[in-house]
Amino acid sequence: MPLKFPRRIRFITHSLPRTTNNLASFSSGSRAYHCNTSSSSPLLSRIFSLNHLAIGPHINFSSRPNGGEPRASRSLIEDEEELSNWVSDLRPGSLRVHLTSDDDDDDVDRSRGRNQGFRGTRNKVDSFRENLFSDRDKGSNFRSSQSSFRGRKERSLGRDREGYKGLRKQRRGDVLDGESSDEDVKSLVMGGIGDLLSEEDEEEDEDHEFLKKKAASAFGFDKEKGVEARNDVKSSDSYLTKTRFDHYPLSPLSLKSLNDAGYETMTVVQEATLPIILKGKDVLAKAKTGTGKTVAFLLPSIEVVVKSPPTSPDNKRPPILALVICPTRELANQAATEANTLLKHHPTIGVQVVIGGTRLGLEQKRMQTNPCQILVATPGRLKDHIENTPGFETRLKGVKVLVLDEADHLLDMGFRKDIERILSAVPKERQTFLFSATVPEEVRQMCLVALRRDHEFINCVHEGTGETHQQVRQTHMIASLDKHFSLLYTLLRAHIADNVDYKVIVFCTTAMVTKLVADLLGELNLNVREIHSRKPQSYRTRVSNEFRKSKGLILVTSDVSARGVDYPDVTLVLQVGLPKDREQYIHRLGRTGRKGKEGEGILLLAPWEEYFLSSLKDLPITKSSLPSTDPETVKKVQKALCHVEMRNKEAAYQAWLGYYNSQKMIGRDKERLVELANEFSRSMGLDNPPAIPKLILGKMGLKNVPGLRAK
Ligand SMILES: Nc1ncnc2c1ncn2[C@@H]1O[C@H](COP(=O)(O)OP(=O)(O)OP(=O)(O)O)[C@@H](O)[C@H]1O
Repeated sequence: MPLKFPRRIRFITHSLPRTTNNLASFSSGSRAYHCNTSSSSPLLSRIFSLNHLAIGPHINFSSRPNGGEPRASRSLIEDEEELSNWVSDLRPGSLRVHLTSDDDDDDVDRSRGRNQGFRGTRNKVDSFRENLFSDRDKGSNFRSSQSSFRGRKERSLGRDREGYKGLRKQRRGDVLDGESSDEDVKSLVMGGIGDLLSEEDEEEDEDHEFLKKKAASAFGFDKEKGVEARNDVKSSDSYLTKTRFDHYPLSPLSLKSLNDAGYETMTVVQEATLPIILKGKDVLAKAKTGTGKTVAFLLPSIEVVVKSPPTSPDNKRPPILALVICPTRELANQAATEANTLLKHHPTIGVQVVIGGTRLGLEQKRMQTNPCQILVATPGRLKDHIENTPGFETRLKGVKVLVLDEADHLLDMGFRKDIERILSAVPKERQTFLFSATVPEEVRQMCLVALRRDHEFINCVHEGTGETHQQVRQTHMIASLDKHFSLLYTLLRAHIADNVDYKVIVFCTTAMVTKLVADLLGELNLNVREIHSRKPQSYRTRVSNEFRKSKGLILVTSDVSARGVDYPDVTLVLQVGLPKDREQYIHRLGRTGRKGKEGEGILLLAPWEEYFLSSLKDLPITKSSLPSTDPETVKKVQKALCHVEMRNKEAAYQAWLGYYNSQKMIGRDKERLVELANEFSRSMGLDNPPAIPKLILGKMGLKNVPGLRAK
């Protein structure tokens, strides 16, 4: 099997490789290749798990342009169907590790002769690849089939790293086939590799010396001499670095604004990305929550605007030079606020926000009367403007910098089509940054369409430290549903008693469950606010601002507050019920422990949700015993539940059912799902589960399931 490596890979980290026992190993015979990626200094594990064969936190990889015909308008959703077909076509065992760059034929080839099975697969990958990705530079920027294949293979080989374990499988399952089990999907995707991985462990020690030498020579560095250490991405738990902003050639007015904001030295992600971005590179950056990603992308974007020639005041459609896309309205507002902080001493540069939930006409007017150079937007509303605001698309033709913030969430939220539309509206000649605390496979795919081929992946999440903060104590509790409300109340009361300046976020599974919990806690006389998608935007913004500034407050919220929202000094994040996935757990938890501060996270699950913990295995989360809830408390909670409006309970029941129905592990057994939903109904104090409109039951695929009441 030919094993080939791209030639232009740069080692940036200082931390490669320290130990040997984590190294990937090759073996002969049918077991082609193995990466054990579990801890601190994996070498090839890094290579294979990062998007571009990343070998350190920061890597540059270029591959030869492919002359294939681009299909600019192809949708990623259709592409996923194609991926599904492609995967279904694969017979287990047909997939073999093959890392190659087309121009690297003379590179490492340890196992020639074992690649026959792969050839056919590779052709499929080639054709899949050609179909999959639209071309940004018309013929010159079309990534090679190998990088696409690498992505899939990395997903498999690197799954122990970056927390891909359970989640990867789950996500693949969602994308590929609603009925497939996770294991089915894994075995399909991994083909022969999966089998090999499990067999390789005992050969690891024997092979790693060989492997290290191979890898060292293949990547052009000598382990004795060490690696080139250009950008030292330090452990992300040291929040600030010693590097001052004035170390870099930033405009004096930006430096003045930074100084006024109290930003003296850079955070880890800022230090790691700024020099690369200032060089004009596209960047994919992964950094833990609350570590200053917003400034990391805004500051260089502002510098691009500063360096652009001023627009004539006569220009009726002045260009938008920097476009920032955020998945939620809260995040967009927050990014614009941060931009204004950084623009304090740039009187000629303006920033505006366009977000859903506000009147399009008002935004149109505002943009017309006071055109800005920096626009922060949510994808849906931006697409609306592209399609409905005269001259807006012309203004977008001036975009020099495009930022996709919380890139994975943009995809999660079903914004693919909108993003595609946006990408087609901005110039191909631009700089693009993708920032996120988690970088799942979907983001890697998006990189292929949105970033230039030679972009750099800057990973500030140090190997072995996990994606969450060490200073945030994480625990989980398992209790039957009927105890959840009392437990929640008990936990909150205990936390309030221990923390005078408490500031708690309670995450619930859906908007209507959020409403129910907020109502209940309000009835229990706790100081509560709620934010979810059913609330008007003006209300959400007001509550968000209030919570940002407050202490002694509990925010009950759905996932609209899970990502990016910067509430300082949150003392506790309490997640009730199953988070949507591992990433969402991490992002929600990331609302506490920001800027290096301490924090606490509690995940409260029912026994049948316990399986979710396997996707958090690599995180420092421990089991906690249940606090005792005295009968008085239970009574009090039950009484409070009686005061919660019936229609809120009905809505919560229906939403609960919908949410868990969409959770593969739970939703696949409909009868069991309904049993659990009815348990939830009883936990709200209802003797009978609320009736649900037949139409909705039909849509949920729950018609005639015993235990449900239809109306
Ligand atoms: N260099 C700096 N020095 C001090 N504070 C900073 C610096 N850069 C950013 N901050 C502050 O750090 C906080 C967290 O920043 P930010 O919200 O950008 O984090 P994030 O990495 O985007 O988090 P998330 O992943 O949750 O979105 C903000 O209050 C921001 O103002």
